[in-house]
Amino acid sequence: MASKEVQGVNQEESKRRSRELAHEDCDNSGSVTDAAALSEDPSSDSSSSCEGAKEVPETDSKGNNYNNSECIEQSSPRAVLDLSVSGSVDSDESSSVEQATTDPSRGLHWRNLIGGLILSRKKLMARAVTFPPRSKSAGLKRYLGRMRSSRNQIDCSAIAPEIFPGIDKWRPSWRSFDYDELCAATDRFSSDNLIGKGGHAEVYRGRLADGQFVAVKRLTKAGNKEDRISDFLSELGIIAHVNHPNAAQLLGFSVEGGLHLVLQFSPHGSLASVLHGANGALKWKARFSIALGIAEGLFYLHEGCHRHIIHRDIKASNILLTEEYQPQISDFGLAKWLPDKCTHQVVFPIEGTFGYMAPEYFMHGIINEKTDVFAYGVLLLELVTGRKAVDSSRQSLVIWAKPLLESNNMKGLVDPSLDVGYDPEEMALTLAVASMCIHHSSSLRPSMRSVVRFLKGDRESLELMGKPKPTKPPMFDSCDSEDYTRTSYLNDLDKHKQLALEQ
Ligand SMILES: Nc1ncnc2c1ncn2[C@@H]1O[C@H](COP(=O)(O)OP(=O)(O)OP(=O)(O)O)[C@@H](O)[C@H]1O
Repeated sequence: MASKEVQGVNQEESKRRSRELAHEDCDNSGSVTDAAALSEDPSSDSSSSCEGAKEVPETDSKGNNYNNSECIEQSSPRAVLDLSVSGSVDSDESSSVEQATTDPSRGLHWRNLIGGLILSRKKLMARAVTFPPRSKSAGLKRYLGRMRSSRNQIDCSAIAPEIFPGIDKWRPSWRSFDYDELCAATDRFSSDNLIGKGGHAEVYRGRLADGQFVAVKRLTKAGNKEDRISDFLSELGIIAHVNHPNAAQLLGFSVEGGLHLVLQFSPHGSLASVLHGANGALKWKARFSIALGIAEGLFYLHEGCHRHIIHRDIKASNILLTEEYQPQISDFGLAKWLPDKCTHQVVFPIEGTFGYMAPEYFMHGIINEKTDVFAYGVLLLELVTGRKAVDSSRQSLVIWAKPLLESNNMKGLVDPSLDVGYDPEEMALTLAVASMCIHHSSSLRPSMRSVVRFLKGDRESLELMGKPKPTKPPMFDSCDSEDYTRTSYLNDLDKHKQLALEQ
């Protein structure tokens, strides 16, 4: 489950700001710059764009599909599973679900850019983001009832089409687990096997009868049972949908004796424990490869999988490492389906982790795929600097790094434990990409498609994007021209920090 360190950041205030922002958007809907062209691959329309351009199919060795034309507008998994409850489930109230709404009449605010960064003009209008009404035809109980219907082997194919409409022939690679099987695997959930404890779950190492190592994630979130069930089904629905080498792999689930996800075991644990743990510094080569792997995983979530997904809680402790130190994005507890015909959604409550949250999200609850891009930029800074996104004195890495990025001070940024053991070109490229990703204006952040290309050294794509030199982040060239200045951004961050501390 995703961390929910920042909840309900003054919701009334946030709603008011969102309304104001949306009105601003409306006023400016006709004033469109080439921000999208700058921040996106020029050969394609942004997924933030409402124009829904078709793209040329292109699939790489990891199965990343470069063609997003099949994307179907869908509600978030919570909405898909936001069903009225009746019968044996404890309460008759339907589960609470984050509402994602925008006003159809409002346009997206695009800020003007100056200087040589302007490439072309492009008209973009935000489209309505309407989520389907809640289904009254089925309930959480029905899902759980079916899940429980056979103690050992549940027919996953029976429930899957309702969770994943559109997938006709479903052959899940996961299965239901018997509770006794999980008890045997984890030595009755013994504390010796406890390998992780987040805000919402405990994770146990286990070994199945066939010798396979697994991680058993048991939901521990306190509070409303229906919310817990809804969260569980939401996470299950998303993670079962995902199939990529850089995303955690689901092996199954169990709804007996609690709510459990059974995942492939990651022997090195999370990137946070490896990067900030006591086991010595990660070499640059490994860090760069991890950066690329996470980018590929996010690109897949945003554009490659059948239904596109915003993760919403990208952070070092949610990146698992395989035996070969390949990163896998995990914890889909906050993830949402990404509808293809909208530029953004507004969600409440605002949930995430301080230090990784994009300004438009923590101030206004606005999310789109660029929310993940911002968090990815923070992760890049962590990989380069070896510092945590938020240090022990609650100092934000972004605030610390910005002046150094601005003055192009690579030496001041690079983790001292790396010494000179890094490729300066890769480092410069990584810093340049990090700078773009943490841009305060979401429309000026690159897509993950572009990030993958950058990190793979596609210089042509860098140039087409109007990027001057890898060592000179473009964000600061354009910053002063925007109404939302760096100073306001830092002020907002500061305010956000205060709010987070007050929780
Ligand atoms: N498949 C796995 N293999 C090994 N370790 C894992 C695995 N899954 C999770 N962990 C460990 O357990 C920790 C907590 O897992 P997870 O983030 O899924 O729980 P959570 O309660 O949702 O956390 P959060 O506080 O972010 O909401 C991870 O940071 C990681 O160290």
